[in-house]
Amino acid sequence: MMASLHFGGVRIRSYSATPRLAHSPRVRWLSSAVASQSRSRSRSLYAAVENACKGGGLRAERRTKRIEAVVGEEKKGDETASFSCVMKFGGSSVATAERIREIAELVVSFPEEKPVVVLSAMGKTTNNLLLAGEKAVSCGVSNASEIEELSYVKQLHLQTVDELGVDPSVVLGHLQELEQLLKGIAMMKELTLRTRDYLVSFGECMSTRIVAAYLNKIGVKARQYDAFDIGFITTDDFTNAEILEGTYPSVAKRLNDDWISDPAIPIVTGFLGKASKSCAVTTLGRGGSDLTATTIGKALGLREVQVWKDVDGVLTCDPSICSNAQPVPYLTFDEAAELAYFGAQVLHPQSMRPARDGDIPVRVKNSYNPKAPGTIITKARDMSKAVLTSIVLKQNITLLDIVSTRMLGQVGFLAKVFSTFEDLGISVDVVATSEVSLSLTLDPSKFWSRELIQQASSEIMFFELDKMQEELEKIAYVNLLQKRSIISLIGNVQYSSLILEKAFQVLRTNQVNVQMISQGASKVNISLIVNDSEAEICVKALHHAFFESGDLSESVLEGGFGNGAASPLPVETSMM
Ligand SMILES: Nc1ncnc2c1ncn2[C@@H]1O[C@H](COP(=O)(O)OP(=O)(O)O)[C@@H](O)[C@H]1O
Ligand SMILES: N[C@@H](CC(=O)OP(=O)(O)O)C(=O)O
Repeated sequence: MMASLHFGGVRIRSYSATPRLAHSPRVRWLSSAVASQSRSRSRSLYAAVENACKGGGLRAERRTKRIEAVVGEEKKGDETASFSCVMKFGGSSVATAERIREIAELVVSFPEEKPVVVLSAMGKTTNNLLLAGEKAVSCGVSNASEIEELSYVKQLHLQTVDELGVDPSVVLGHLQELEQLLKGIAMMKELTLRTRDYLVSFGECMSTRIVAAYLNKIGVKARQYDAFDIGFITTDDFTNAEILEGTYPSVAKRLNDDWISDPAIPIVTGFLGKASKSCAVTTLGRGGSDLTATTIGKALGLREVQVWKDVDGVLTCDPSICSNAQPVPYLTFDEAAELAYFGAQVLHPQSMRPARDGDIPVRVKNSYNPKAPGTIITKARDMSKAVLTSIVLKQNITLLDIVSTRMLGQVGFLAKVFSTFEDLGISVDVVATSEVSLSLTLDPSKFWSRELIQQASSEIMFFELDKMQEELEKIAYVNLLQKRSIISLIGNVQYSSLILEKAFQVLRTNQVNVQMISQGASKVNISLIVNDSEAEICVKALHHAFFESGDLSESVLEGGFGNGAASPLPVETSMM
């Protein structure tokens, strides 16, 4: 039986192949990839079509006779790679061999796509590498090889290559080097931020090599890339590096040129970069693979960036706090950025910036449930009926009350306070001012990379807070309040009266006093500060009131609750 396929004027004939095989997602995808190539470049893809059919069960000795790809019509002059989208898979999506098989199937099941794939480290590898590094500092060189987390990482990667049937050599070199590195840390008895970044980079370097090898094994031509080798240039701020502008043209050139000379799906390490000054490996902050994905999206001017997670999109609340959290179908870049910045783990805080700059839609999808529509994040959406989009909780923050030692109207007071933060490199989240006093919350992401190592982190944090307090006390009375939470109500601030009325009703019912409120600068966020001990109860109650009770029906909105689009004046920030 003969089946033939047509893609963009290109005919792919599969002599004797069964229609089931000819129409399998893998063969269809490869066929479409052939369609975009000139005759000379179609050869390697043709080989991949062959392999895919082989994987589909055809007998080896007959396969070359059975399948023939005929490029009937070349796309003349089309020398650009024209990738269509980025598909980013997070740690949970590549946690096991089984999950890798599933995402490989996802990659090939969109025949019309020509994706760039971005991957995080497998499962909890990054956490394990960080813990292994911390243990290495004090365990002694002779014990470094026995660190439990190292054994876990080794076993996970070796078992995965074994189960996928790929050559273990794709990770063996990295695993040996990782052990050497831990011995080096043990010998030096110190783990600098620079070494820490190098240490965690092994996670992404290994996951991408495994997935690329597996795709090649099943007949889908793929090429592994370390982001630090293809132009991801960053600042030298280890553990939280920023991507520099030069990254965009370099990455685009490298990926396009490689595709043109030898087409293969790029499999790129998320999270990693190369420091512009020291040339060492950097990381983009925890969860930084989302940022890698949107950076590539902007660099290549793609149609869409897909971030595949383990949830049905961005939800109305962290599902570990509210089990009834629902997917949010549409978000703007501003809403998503605010939500991520104020603590929703689902997206990296900086990841919306390249997407917004390049106007590239970001789709958040569930790799465990690909049929779910997910969340689509774009520049604008219809906000007329949108009240509250999501509730976000950021815990364990520090609240500072700063009162000027000189009474009333001291010129330059705010400037002095903020220059102290600048000098100490501390960033601030929420601010509220009166004439002589200032309340603000400090950004815990500054201490983020240390969160795993509780003991060490609290020591470093207290040291830094002490230094800051000492400086501020030169000009002000300072009251440092710890164990506070920011509850961020992300939504349409045009309905701020409605949101606040409802929120305060809920908080009063739960006998919670809000210690600070801020709204104004952001048009999508109202922040409330409460005690850590009350925060989860508040979030649950707010979620129930806004999303589960059905009270905020459209008829309420039509009753004229909006603050009026004609006068979007910032509501003054106030202390309570
Ligand atoms: N508002 C929210 N919407 C969706 N997920 C959230 C939200 N807040 C917290 N999360 C958590 O974020 C997780 C997904 O983010 P992350 O672990 O970074 O994914 P990945 O590693 O797959 O990229 C979810 O499993 C969920 O527990
Ligand atoms: N592996 C890194 C980077 C990352 O983006 O991971 P994930 O996509 O699993 O959140 C981390 O754990 O921070």
